[in-house]
Amino acid sequence: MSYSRVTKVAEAKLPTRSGDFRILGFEGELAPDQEPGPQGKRIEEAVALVYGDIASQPSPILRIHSQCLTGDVFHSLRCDCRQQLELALDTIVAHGSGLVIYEEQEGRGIGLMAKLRAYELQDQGLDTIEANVRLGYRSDHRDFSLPAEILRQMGIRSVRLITNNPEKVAALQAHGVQVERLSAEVAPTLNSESYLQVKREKMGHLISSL
Ligand SMILES: Nc1nc2c(ncn2[C@@H]2O[C@H](COP(=O)(O)OP(=O)(O)OP(=O)(O)O)[C@@H](O)[C@H]2O)c(=O)[nH]1
Ligand SMILES: [Zn+2]
Repeated sequence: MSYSRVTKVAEAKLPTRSGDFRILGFEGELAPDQEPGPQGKRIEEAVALVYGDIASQPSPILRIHSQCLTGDVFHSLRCDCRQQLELALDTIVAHGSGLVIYEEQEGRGIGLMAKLRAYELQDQGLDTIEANVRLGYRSDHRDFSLPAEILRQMGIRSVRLITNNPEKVAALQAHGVQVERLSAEVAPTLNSESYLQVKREKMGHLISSL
């Protein structure tokens, strides 16, 4: 994905349970020659939650987190998103600095309603990838070029990335960012175990504790 402009539109304090962050709002407008993703948006939004003095860090801790309404807001046990977000915030605060880029790629980019339809199919026995394919989507529609551009604008060229997903690492590296991976493994719940198994077996996620 390429953007004709990526703009920081706001910056404010954001005290959280984990600690006192700053929240930066970004808008990325797709370049005219770019087809929008399944959600059809031409302007994509992302926020960066920044803790401490990241500018003095040669390689700040980073989590790129894709929106998951069901997990992040309602603490759904179908997935590990909420636990990973808490892990990231707590790791950053314990370390003294770092950032989370939270992008609106709900359902790995297919959008909330499509993700719920995929959940419906998973309730009937399909796995997370089969459900996407049955609905006419790829397993993952995300493109991490907006977070990469945000990092560039913030002057960050090297990161310690909290993730189990090798494609996220490769995507940032393709944008010229140096990446060291920090594990984002969290304890599986009864409901998330089979989902995590599919992520490991079919999507190559680096998960050892199943
Ligand atoms: N389409 C679809 N999206 C899902 C499903 N479960 C979770 N998601 C979305 O998946 C995204 C998170 O991606 P994950 O594959 O869990 O993890 P990741 O971000 O690739 O990798 P990590 O950095 O290790 O967390 C969020 O946008 C969720 O809304 C599902 O069953 N179907
Ligand atoms: Zn989730």
